[in-house]
Amino acid sequence: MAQPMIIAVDGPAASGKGTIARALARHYGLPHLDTGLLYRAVAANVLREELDPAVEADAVACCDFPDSLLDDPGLRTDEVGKVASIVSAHPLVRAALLQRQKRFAQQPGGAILDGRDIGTVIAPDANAKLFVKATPRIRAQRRHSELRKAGIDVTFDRVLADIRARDDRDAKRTDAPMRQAADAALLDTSFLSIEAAVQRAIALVEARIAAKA
Ligand SMILES: Nc1ncnc2c1ncn2[C@@H]1O[C@H](COP(=O)(O)OP(=O)(O)OP(=O)(O)O)[C@@H](O)[C@H]1O
Ligand SMILES: Nc1ccn([C@@H]2O[C@H](COP(=O)(O)O)[C@@H](O)[C@H]2O)c(=O)n1
Repeated sequence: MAQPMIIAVDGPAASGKGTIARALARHYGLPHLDTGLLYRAVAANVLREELDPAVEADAVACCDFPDSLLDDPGLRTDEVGKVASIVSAHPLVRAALLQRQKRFAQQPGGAILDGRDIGTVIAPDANAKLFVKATPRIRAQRRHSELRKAGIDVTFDRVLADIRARDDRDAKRTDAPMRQAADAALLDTSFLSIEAAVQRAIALVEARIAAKA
């Protein structure tokens, strides 16, 4: 690769952005950070300490954690995801996690990050930006089957309601709301297989890089 490349991948819950970001990381040989895990780590600490996620000071007190916590499979539960979307609305929580993400994005060899505000706040100068979307029902079907496979008994309607509530919180918060950056390419995965979505993502990244060369 001629130059270090930063790729920003944003989108709502279960749109497939993590799957695509991991595949792009493999394809380009770049390190990848799932930034949702940072907010999930704060949420897990809040839950463990029995604090109130809606209270900014409680959430801020939980922002100091080692990178090793990000490997904890306990961060991936739906309950932690829900609390993550509450703590992530606090400006002081976002500020506490900002430099960690910017450092990752700016490492010398390049990087891929996925989240909600990568193209808008964390890496506004990224070489390529994708905003990955899918309809709420399709995202809920994906998440439902993922949870069922993991042995978690939850109804489709519950999963759909959680997805809609999370979208609403993430898009309506005042600080760094989830939105497509003006220069991001839109990738709708609703009717694409994983393989087709990844191929499309690679084509979009290549087109962005060629356009900027
Ligand atoms: N194009 C696709 N077709 C079918 N299933 C998909 C597709 N993309 C991803 N999935 C599946 O949907 C689920 C959610 O995907 P993924 O974890 O990549 O989403 P995400 O946007 O990163 O979610 P979150 O923000 O909640 O972490 C996974 O089980 C994944 O295998
Ligand atoms: N850049 C980001 C990434 C995530 N969040 C918040 O964390 C929640 C969990 O994220 P997942 O990607 O693991 O689902 C998410 O709902 C957001 O509230 C964020 O604000 N910014």
